[in-house]
This record gives sequence, C-alpha cells and structure tokens, in this order.
Amino acid sequence: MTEQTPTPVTAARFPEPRVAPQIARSADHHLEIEAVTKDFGHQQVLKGINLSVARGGTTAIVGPSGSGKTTLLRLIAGFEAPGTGRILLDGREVAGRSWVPAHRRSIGYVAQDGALFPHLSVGQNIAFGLDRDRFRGRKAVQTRVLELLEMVALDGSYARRRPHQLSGGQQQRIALARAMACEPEIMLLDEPFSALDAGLRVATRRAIGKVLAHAGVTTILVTHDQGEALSFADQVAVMRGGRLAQIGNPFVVYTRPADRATAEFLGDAVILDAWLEGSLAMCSLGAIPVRRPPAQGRVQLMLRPEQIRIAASSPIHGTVLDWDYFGPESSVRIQLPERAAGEAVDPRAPGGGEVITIRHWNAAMARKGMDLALRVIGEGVAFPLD
Ligand SMILES: Nc1ncnc2c1ncn2[C@@H]1O[C@H](COP(=O)(O)OP(=O)(O)OP(=O)(O)O)[C@@H](O)[C@H]1O
Repeated sequence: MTEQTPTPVTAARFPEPRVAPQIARSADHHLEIEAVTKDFGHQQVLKGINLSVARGGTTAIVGPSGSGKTTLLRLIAGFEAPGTGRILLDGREVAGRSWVPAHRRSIGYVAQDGALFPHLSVGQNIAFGLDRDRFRGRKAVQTRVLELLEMVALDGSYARRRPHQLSGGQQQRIALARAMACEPEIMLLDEPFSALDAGLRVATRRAIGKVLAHAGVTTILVTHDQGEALSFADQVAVMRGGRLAQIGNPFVVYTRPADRATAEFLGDAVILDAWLEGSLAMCSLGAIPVRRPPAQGRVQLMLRPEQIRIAASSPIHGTVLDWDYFGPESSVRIQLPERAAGEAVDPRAPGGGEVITIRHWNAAMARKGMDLALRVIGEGVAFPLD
C-alpha cells in the first residue's frame, strides 16, 4: 500500500532541538573535563577532551574501537593521570595540578565482563564493596547485601550462588550491585552489555538504567553501539581519533550530525551531491530544505533512510535494484534516474544515477525493477565539500 498524497515539507513540522547541538553545558556540573590529553609512548590517545556532565545525568561516550573511550573513562576513575588538562568533580580538581586517588573519588566502575571474583559467592562479591565501618557484623552486612540484590531485581537466594551459576545478564546486575555497594556518586559503565545477546542486552540495559536513575547516580556509559548510546543517554559524546567530534542530546546528534563521519557512524545515511541556494538543496531527490546551511553552492547532503518515503505520486522516481527483508521492515536499494544522454551538466542540478537505500515496512512494495515514486520528509543536513 502506498502512502497518501505528498504533503509539502515545511521546517515547522519538525521539533526544535532540546539542547544546543554544540557542547551541551549544564548549569549543575558534576564532572568537568577540561582540555585533557593522554599519550601512551609516542601515541597520542586523547587530543584535548572537553566534556561537562550534569549531576544525575546519563552520558554515553560512543566511538569506534581504539578511539580512546576506555582511556577517558580510566582517567575519570583515577586509574590513570592525564598528560595535560584537568578533571573536576563538583568543581574540585581531582586530576591536573592536584591529584585525588581513585578510592577517594566516589566513583563506581563496571567493566565489560563484570569482573566478579569467581571464588566468592554472589553475596561475598557484593559485600566486598561495603564500607566495613558502617556495616559492622554479619547481620548488618547480610541485610545490606539483600537490599542491594533487591535493587537489581534479584531475590535473596542468589546471595549463595557462585558467579558461574548466573546468566550473563545476572552477572552484570551483580557487578552493578557490587559497584553500588560503595554508594558512588558517579557510575562508569565500560561496555557492560556487549557480551550479552540482543534480547538480554536490552533488558539488562533497561534494568541497570532504572536502578541508576532511581538512585540519582550520574552515569557515564562507554559503548561502540550507536543504538545503545542513543537509547540509554540524555547526552551523547561521539569520539573519533582521540577527540570528541560532537556532543549533544541523542536526537540532535542523530538528526544533525556535525560531519559525514559522525553521520555514518551513528546510523545509515544517504549522501548525495547537492547544490545549496539559501536553505534549499537541489539534488536527485528534488529540492530539500536544510537547517542552518553551512555553505552555499556545492555541498554533500545527508538524509536518514527513514526520511525517504514511497509516495502515491511524485515527480521523483527510482527503480528497485534489490532488497533485504528484516521482518518488521525491508531495506530497499533504489537506483535514481541517470541524466538524459546529452543533457548539459548544470552545477545547480547535480547528481543523477545514485543508488540509495531506504526502509519500508511492506516487503511487497519492493520488487526488482519496480518503479517507485519517492518523497523526502523533513530536512537534510548539508556538509561543505572538503
Ligand atoms: N596502557 C596502555 N598502554 C599503551 N597503549 C594503550 C594503553 N591503553 C590504551 N592504549 C592504546 O590507546 C588507544 C585507545 O584505546 P582505548 O582502549 O581507550 O580505546 P577504545 O575506544 O576504548 O577502544 P575499544 O572500543 O576497542 O575498547 C589504543 O590504540 C590502545 O592500544
């Protein structure tokens, strides 16, 4: 079934960003990272990181493997010292000219594999993090362990089990309970869900997110999973080659990526040659509105696949090349029309013949060779040519 008659695209149909797309600074800074660098030998791993994290907020640091995410987390925890720059907690310098050791920073850390002690029971693992001055005696420790188990939605019978008798998701919840036993103000999560299979991953992520939000703990999650970063955090920091390429709320970084590499890292992107005049970009998919045009003339235009819809009628057409069926939706590859032979090359009407990928819920819409009318909804993002 096709969609109804195309509606004219207006910028007003799209919501305003919730925060500025630049560095999202909060009034209540819990953690501030200022111009932090880190070298290992001759390798410059962090090249000047600036990041503010609001009290009680959830920040995801996302980026490709080797971009420096774990190194940044280790600097925040106090496991390493920065080369230059400084780190402040509640406005107090903990790294820079001053140094506060890891155990005095009130920071919890959950690693990728949970790193539970295999020779200890679950209860002993959790009790390991307790302040023994406050929880003296077996009874007090036991009561607190049960409270922490309850917090991560596991009943008291788990206290007697060994880590190997738990599922991956349960182990990660115990690792969180152990980290929460120290009553940290900040929780650092270093890819804690990456070893879990897809369904368990989502459930564990939700469970852990809920516990931390309920306790009001400022949380920083490191992940290389874009979807995880976008769904978990209220602030996403995209790291590339030791720098933060963009910081903003999930909606902003996904819909208005700062550059092409960020756009492609955060999800599928359709990139077309375009000619920008005012705030309209002319390309093979017609004239597309662009928010905050960065340049005029030749640009690259980025659209998300879900912005390109199949229409009942439209002056823009394409031919189905092939498709991948994923159940709830299909990914459809479409060839846009070539320029007519002998047609003069007009720089103001660039493109022609590109292959784009869109998504559609109805697999019957996509048959090889089928001619589809297409329309674009929303705004594109223009990147100046290098
Ligand atoms: N202790 C160390 N000594 C030497 N080099 C290191 C050390 N720790 C990290 N590195 C190097 O720093 C770079 C960044 O590593 P880091 O673990 O921070 O990246 P990452 O973004 O977390 O990667 P991944 O997603 O694969 O975990 C890598 O090239 C790594 O080899």
